[in-house]
Amino acid sequence: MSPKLEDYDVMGIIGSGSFGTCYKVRNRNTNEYFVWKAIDYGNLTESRKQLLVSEVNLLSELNHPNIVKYYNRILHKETTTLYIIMEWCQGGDLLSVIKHAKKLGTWLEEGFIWRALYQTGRALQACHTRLGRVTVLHRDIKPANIFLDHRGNIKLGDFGLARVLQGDNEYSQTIIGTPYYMSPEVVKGTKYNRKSDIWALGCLIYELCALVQPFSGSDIQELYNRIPDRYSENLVKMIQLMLTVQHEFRPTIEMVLHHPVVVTNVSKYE
Ligand SMILES: CN(C)CCCNS(=O)(=O)c1cccc(Nc2nc(OCC3CCCCC3)c3[nH]cnc3n2)c1
Repeated sequence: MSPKLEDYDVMGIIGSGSFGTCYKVRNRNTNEYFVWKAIDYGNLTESRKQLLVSEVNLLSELNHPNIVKYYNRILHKETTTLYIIMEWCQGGDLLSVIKHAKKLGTWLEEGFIWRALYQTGRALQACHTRLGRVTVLHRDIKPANIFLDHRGNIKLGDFGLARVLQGDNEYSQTIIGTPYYMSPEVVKGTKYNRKSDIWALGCLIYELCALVQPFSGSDIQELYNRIPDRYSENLVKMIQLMLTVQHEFRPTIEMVLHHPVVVTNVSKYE
């Protein structure tokens, strides 16, 4: 049975992005909280509408404990608005977590960072594992797109820029917008690939340690000096591994998740 707008109370606006506006809503029957991502498709070309449909279908196929759950959609033709109903992540986004730590002058716990590495990695593994006929590259891994549920588990969200790769069509090579963590190969114009997501994962984990972006204009030598000594050599080693400049030598997500250092530390902090 398809949901209707009147089944929900709008509790407030969480924020807005390139897609449109994100609302926190409550289902009137169950009192459960969700988010609506409201997308105005009024000005989209037919091909863009098709792409939107395929992206929403992609979302509905991705079912993983570390990926924000898609529940349903409401097409409101009167206002040419598509409402995507998704799981509400009570813990907010990682960008807010980083900003909060900086504001308090504190560092994030090493255990939290290992869990973030592992759980974000598991979400990427689900995307990179061929889902039927398509392989999904996230393309936009950044703290603002990664959320926490009520238990502090990672939820990879906002596949707004995710591209469905069915073979190498010209579309899949279009980088719309600048990825937050641009890998060396993408900077050189090489096609975005699975290893580019690994680079982005390395940048994310670096930023959780240093509370600053890895390549924010400073010189490469300075890079690892800015990771506080409080973090273990093993964690720094994993970051360096994911930030391997040559993507041919950069580990796959399987290699990261099965690396003995990751396996040991994730179980240590579980
Ligand atoms: C514990 N406190 C410190 C933090 C409280 C924090 N609560 S909060 O203020 O409602 C809050 C804050 C930010 C996120 C969320 N949860 C959330 N946000 C999404 O997208 C945000 C959107 C992404 C694109 C750009 C515009 C914003 C989601 N998408 C699917 N599920 C989602 N869940 C909740």
